[in-house]
Amino acid sequence: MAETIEAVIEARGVGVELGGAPILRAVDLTAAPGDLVAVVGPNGVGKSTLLRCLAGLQRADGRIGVFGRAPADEPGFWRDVVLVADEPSWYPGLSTREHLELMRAVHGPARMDAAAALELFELTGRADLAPLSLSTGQRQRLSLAMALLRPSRLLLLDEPERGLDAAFRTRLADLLTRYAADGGTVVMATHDPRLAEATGARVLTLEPA
Ligand SMILES: Nc1ncnc2c1ncn2[C@@H]1O[C@H](COP(=O)(O)OP(=O)(O)OP(=O)(O)O)[C@@H](O)[C@H]1O
Repeated sequence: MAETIEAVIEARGVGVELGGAPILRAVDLTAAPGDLVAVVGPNGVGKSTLLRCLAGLQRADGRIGVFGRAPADEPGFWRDVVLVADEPSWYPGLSTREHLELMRAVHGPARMDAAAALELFELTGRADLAPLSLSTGQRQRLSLAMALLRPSRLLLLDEPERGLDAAFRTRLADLLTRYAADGGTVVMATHDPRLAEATGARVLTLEPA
């Protein structure tokens, strides 16, 4: 008998109006374990809004299932799902290393320890600095490190390439490819066609509603 593959995301006919204007209209998206999806389109077309819908942060028309449930329907939702969108609020008084240790302490068994994450995201030499003392690209690396350190099954990334140099974009593509190869699912809004290409992501192009 054929193996049944659990849908991670099943979204049908997603529509959103904001301020009386249509933003998304009849958007469909399905994703299975191991899938990478790049959501592309011009500024303002609704890429971030779609990610917010998938995260249960924006109400939408249509049907959205994430792991077979309405997004954010139960407290356990965020055990499986990580959203990296705008820059997070940093904890005053905590260093870069301590932000990673905090993630580990809160989320339990992590994919890697803080030292490994610092190494992987090339922040070892900056570990004792406050995040606000880091450069823009270094802060984005810290956001991604905090996201990838946690155990999860779905990554929702809003322009993860933001602020990253070319070398680190390549590293990011490798990390995301590996995450998917391990059975994780990635949905990322991006303006970098090379990131979509390098990860072999399926492309979902949004058109103005
Ligand atoms: N609260 C709101 N009220 C009215 N319009 C809104 C509201 N929030 C967002 N919008 C509009 O929704 C549209 C979609 O925004 P969104 O951030 O999803 O676009 P995007 O595709 O991610 O853009 P970018 O590539 O610039 O990041 C924009 O035109 C934005 O102005």
